[in-house]
Amino acid sequence: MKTFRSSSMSRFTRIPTALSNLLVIERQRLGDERGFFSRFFCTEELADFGIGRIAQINHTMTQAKGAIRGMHFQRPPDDEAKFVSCLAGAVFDVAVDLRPQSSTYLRWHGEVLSAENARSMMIPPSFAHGFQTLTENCELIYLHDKPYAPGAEGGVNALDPRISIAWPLPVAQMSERDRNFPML
Ligand SMILES: Cc1cn([C@H]2C[C@H](O)[C@@H](COP(=O)(O)OP(=O)(O)O[C@H]3O[C@@H](C)C(=O)[C@@H](O)[C@H]3O)O2)c(=O)[nH]c1=O
Repeated sequence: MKTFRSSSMSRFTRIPTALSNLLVIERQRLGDERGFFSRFFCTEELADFGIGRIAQINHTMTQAKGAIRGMHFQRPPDDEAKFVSCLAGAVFDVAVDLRPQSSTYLRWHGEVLSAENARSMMIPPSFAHGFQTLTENCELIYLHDKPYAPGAEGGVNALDPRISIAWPLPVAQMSERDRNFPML
């Protein structure tokens, strides 16, 4: 059994999805009368799950319920793994498999991430990522293993009928850039 320097037990539960290497990670909470303690990320433990180093941490807030951000990716060699978590509110978080050789090419997986459920998505390189807010004032934290590379940015349209993501709410808001991503 693998041991970890700081603790003999993992603080993360790995939940596989139907898309290979795309994982849902549940961050365990150690609760007491004050609230809880929770390890948010661990390079050593999560290296096995797909992210070995953190190049940047980004934070977003989305005010409107029903807003969509995405679906974004960076092209090789800047394609990145992301560890996405929701620290306020709740979102329907979605990853689309863009690996041409994959048996699940263009399939998507959606997962509710919320401040309450302490779930994160571990998104491998060559997936597009986006989300729809299920509440107002949603705050997300992204850990990336590669730096931001504006010239390498790409997107697929969140409303592309070929991908057919089942967004749970009517679309309340999208950026102009996201609305203009081409359909496949
Ligand atoms: C993504 C990014 C944007 N920016 C700048 C560009 C722009 O002026 C402003 C807003 O950028 P965007 O409209 O692309 O922000 P946003 O739509 O929130 O982009 C994010 O969407 C989700 C779904 C993801 O998966 C993230 O990786 C990221 O792509 O922030 C950075 O400086 N660094 C970054 O890493």
